[in-house]
Amino acid sequence: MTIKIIAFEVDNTLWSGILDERKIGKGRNAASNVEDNLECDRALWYYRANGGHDKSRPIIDLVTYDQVGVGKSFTRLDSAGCSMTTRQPTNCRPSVRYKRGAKYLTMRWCCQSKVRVTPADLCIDQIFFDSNPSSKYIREKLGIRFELVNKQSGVTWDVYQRALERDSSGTDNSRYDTPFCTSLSSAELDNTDSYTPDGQPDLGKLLGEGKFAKAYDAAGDPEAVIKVMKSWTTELRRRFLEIYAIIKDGHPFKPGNSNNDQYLLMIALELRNLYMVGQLKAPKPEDFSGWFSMMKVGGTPLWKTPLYRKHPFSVTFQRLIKTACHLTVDEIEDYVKKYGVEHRDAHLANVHFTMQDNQPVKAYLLDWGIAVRMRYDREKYIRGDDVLVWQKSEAGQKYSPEEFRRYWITWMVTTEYEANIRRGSITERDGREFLKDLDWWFLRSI
Ligand SMILES: Nc1ncnc2c1ncn2[C@@H]1O[C@H](COP(=O)(O)OP(=O)(O)OP(=O)(O)O)[C@@H](O)[C@H]1O
Repeated sequence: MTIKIIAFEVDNTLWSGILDERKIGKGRNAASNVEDNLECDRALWYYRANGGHDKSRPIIDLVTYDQVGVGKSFTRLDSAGCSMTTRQPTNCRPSVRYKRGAKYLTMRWCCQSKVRVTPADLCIDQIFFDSNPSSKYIREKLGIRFELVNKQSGVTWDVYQRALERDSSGTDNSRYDTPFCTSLSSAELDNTDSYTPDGQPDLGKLLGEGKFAKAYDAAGDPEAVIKVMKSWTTELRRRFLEIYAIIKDGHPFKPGNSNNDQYLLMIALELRNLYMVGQLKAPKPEDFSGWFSMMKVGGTPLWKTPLYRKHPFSVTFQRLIKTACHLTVDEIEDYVKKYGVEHRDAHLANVHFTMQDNQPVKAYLLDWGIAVRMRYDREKYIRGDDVLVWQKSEAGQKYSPEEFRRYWITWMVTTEYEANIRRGSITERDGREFLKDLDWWFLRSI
């Protein structure tokens, strides 16, 4: 969709501060009547900008079709069509043609007055720049894309270009790249504290980072964690949406050797899985633009608890790990039964625990990037045919509950002891010898 109208609030957005009708009449060029200085779009003639070739020109001169509302109206610049008239100074009402008998939306637009417009009369393909967060609801009411501008910096060339570039691919990107105004529920939209002026989520403390993403606390929401992909670009979106649509519908997607497809499938799986288990907060996967927020999982990582520091062959360490593994399998099973998703990366760094008397009593699974569809038919756990990236998918495998538990306990204990071998806490030989017989680990009782 090509953007046809670019609309700006002026106060604190195009210029700093608020145009004060009672003061603008002062100064060398002021007319004796204050009102004369304010006629229509005069302020925009006084306000000059570099119009190319180092020539300063009135900013309004740079606009092809302008529609300027003063004081109690709104300002629209750079209009390339719609029902706008050219160079016709207006106040609020004539600025949008409206029909008798149509249902009107009444809204406060930029300034104090109520302006009545109909969605039909406004072209949907518009961007509106404003530093006032409360204007964000125009997105909901009119489908107009809203770009919240930082009051301190105003609309810089960068902010302007970035907003327009997001739409230059010819697709309806306007729905996707502005998480602030497009992807969130009304309640989230109201919580403007969580988002920075340019529409990105407001990040809190860095929790950790992997090869592809960084995880942060959400500054405005103690119950959310935000993951920001390190190498996301807008150009990837079209392909991402294709891949997401496939796996969302329950079909496997095979990424082959394409690095891009592998990367996108990894993201798509994480979003789909989080969505399935009800932990995705924003955006809707279809609106993904390089970040997402998810529910913050409670509990403590096991490595932060005192007993974890014991030697890997000590009884206290093994009891701790065994309890943790069984609690984790409980969770994996629970998610399969409730949501039809099997977490397939449940090593102990991806699980938090509630602790009691130094022992874990409840597990919480993190990191749903490696997880596949699975169902339980009351006899067997049956793995779906999702394709995993960089890992065997083992599609169609069936397990009785006992086999399933053994499968996971074996995987977890092996992963944990291999990590201890890598860390040098135990020797390779001792570790391998130890992993030959895991019978004690399968029995839940200590
Ligand atoms: N939903 C969550 N709730 C609480 N903490 C989380 C959540 N997601 C991630 N974290 C924390 O952020 C850290 C980094 O998470 P993330 O999943 O991005 O990285 P990773 O697992 O280290 O790397 P990779 O993405 O390569 O698996 C985790 O170790 C965990 O402590």
